[in-house]
Amino acid sequence: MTLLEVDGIDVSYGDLQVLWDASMAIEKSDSVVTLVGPNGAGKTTLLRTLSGLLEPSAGTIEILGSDISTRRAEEIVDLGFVHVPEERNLFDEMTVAENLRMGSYKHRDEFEETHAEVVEMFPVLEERREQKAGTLSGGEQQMLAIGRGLMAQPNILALDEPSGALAPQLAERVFEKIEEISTDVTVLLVEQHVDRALELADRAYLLENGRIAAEGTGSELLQSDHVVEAYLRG
Ligand SMILES: Nc1ncnc2c1ncn2[C@@H]1O[C@H](COP(=O)(O)OP(=O)(O)OP(=O)(O)O)[C@@H](O)[C@H]1O
Repeated sequence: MTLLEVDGIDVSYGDLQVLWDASMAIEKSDSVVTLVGPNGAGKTTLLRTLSGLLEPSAGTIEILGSDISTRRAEEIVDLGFVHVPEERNLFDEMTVAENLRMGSYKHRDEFEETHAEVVEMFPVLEERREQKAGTLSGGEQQMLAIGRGLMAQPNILALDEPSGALAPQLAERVFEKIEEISTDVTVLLVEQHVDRALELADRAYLLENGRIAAEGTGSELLQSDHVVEAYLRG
């Protein structure tokens, strides 16, 4: 079953076109789909478009067979696409527990069950449940942002640079958690750590200058001369 299908989208900010004829697909059988590429390639723009925050000027996007190119962000969450942005967007003045509750606003009746699963995966969120989100460490905030995303019971959890700004050891813990999450939920992972992200990926896309420059399995891209030359050497 195809969870997400993007076909030939163009996306612009005013007169500045950022994505050109971009296509990608995510199947239910995929655990991790990775989107890599250099700074400014358009990765975040693609995620924002999938989330309904930007509208493509050409092409189509379908989630579970339903065209979402003109849908509102809220409707896209209802279809199961949940985006954890790079800036995390936590409610800093609210506690960890309150932030998690906000994540489950559509599924209140299943709150207890989902909450139990999320804190089992991230025990620190239970230990810190009464602490204000703004006072957590960077790594803890990232766990909370991911945990809050999971509270919405996604089919696809899109994570934008989850290891960004974290020390290497913490970044590695985040990758381990992503691997764990991906046994239940398909993860769309945007990452600067190209080697680690491709290792995790069933399917991967390389975005360069707003165009899909390569696609394949994670191991195919890891072995591609172009990827090795441009992103993995040195
Ligand atoms: N709100 C905006 N208005 C105008 N231009 C924008 C806006 N947001 C992003 N851009 C431009 O769009 C291009 C793609 O940016 P985007 O953030 O999607 O890239 P990225 O691949 O996610 O980069 P990074 O890895 O640095 O986060 C860049 O040239 C950027 O300057």
